[in-house]
Amino acid sequence: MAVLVCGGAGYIGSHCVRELIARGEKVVVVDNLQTGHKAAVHNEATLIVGDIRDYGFMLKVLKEQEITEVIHFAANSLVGESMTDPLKYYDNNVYGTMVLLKAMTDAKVGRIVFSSTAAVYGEPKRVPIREEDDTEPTNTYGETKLAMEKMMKWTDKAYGVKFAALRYFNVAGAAEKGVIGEDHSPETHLIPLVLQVPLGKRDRIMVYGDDYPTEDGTCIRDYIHVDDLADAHIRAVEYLREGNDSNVFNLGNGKGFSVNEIIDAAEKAAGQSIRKEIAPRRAGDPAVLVASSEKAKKVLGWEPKHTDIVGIIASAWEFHRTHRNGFEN
Ligand SMILES: NC(=O)c1ccc[n+]([C@@H]2O[C@H](COP(=O)([O-])OP(=O)(O)OC[C@H]3O[C@@H](n4cnc5c(N)ncnc54)[C@H](O)[C@@H]3O)[C@@H](O)[C@H]2O)c1
Ligand SMILES: O=c1ccn([C@@H]2O[C@H](COP(=O)(O)OP(=O)(O)O[C@H]3O[C@H](CO)[C@H](O)[C@H](O)[C@H]3O)[C@@H](O)[C@H]2O)c(=O)[nH]1
Repeated sequence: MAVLVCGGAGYIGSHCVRELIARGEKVVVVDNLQTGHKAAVHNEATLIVGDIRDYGFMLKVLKEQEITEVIHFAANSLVGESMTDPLKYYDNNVYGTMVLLKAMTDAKVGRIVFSSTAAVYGEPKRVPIREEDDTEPTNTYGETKLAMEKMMKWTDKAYGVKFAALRYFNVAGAAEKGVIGEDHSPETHLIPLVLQVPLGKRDRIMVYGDDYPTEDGTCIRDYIHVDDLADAHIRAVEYLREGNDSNVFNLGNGKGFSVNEIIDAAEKAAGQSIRKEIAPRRAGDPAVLVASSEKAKKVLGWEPKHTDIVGIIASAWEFHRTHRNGFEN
């Protein structure tokens, strides 16, 4: 009996794998290593290199490893790329999930927890955003995640595969002592890019727009620590094991920080000043995204432990400082 983590060599998946192992679970990871790293996978987990779009391979893994639940992180997730190469996103995110669900129904694996995103909401009509709010994605990435959620809904109705869709807001930070962390190439996320300045890898951070309708004119986001996210996944697995119905949960800290505030906090975390330059807006960026995670708190008993933004960035800094070239070190 084991939990299968698809995409467990990636940033969020590898943190979830560590947490599962810390709680005594047997863990199998399937990852094609397109963006993941072998070195990020805990040595007590079984890593099987392969693609979720390979039905025969997935069926074999599910049966032979006696999988009881799947946690599904495997996807493409670059918003900009999803607009220029949308079919790549339909292929990996939508078709990949379809193959995975088909293999799960055939192998009689009836529970799945998976990565959705705040990008399913598009431009919010109100903040904090609640799960029942309109879902009108403004990019292909969010659209494919919404399609995955809908596929789960109908698969549950027809075959009884129960799911928990976790809509994360902005994921940040790294495991304690920086043992693993975020290593994307190319990197597009604000916090690791900001930290490249004190690392000496870039001379300034570009601030995408200072004319938004926010107090300082820069975009506001809700940053959630990756270990709090890992905890939420395990709670979601337990929720499904208890026989509960499929459900959708937002996961965020409920507090927004502007791009300028993130740069200020990063200066404190790294103990150095960080040069910035105002650049044009990035297409498709909503001004403010902040989550209401009341449902996850009430239903899953989840409570984020990392609420201090300087602390969250300091944990990321510890990883980057000690892994200047990511997992290549
Ligand atoms: N990072 C964020 O801020 C964020 C926010 C919201 C949602 N998400 C979602 O969370 C999930 C994980 O994000 P991440 O930042 O850890 O990304 P990541 O790229 O670091 O991890 C994804 C992992 O999946 C693997 N993978 C991709 N396609 C695969 C396939 N077809 N078969 C097997 N393995 C495959 C990759 O090699 C990688 O290890 C994604 O689904 C993403 O859309 C991320
Ligand atoms: O060099 C940079 C990089 C980012 N930003 C700004 O910083 C904010 C955060 O940007 P990120 O790229 O770090 O994160 P996003 O909010 O665009 O997107 C993230 O969160 C989304 C949900 O909120 C999706 O899930 C998506 O996958 C995930 O990357 C945005 O206002 C962006 O314009 C900059 O100013 N300069």
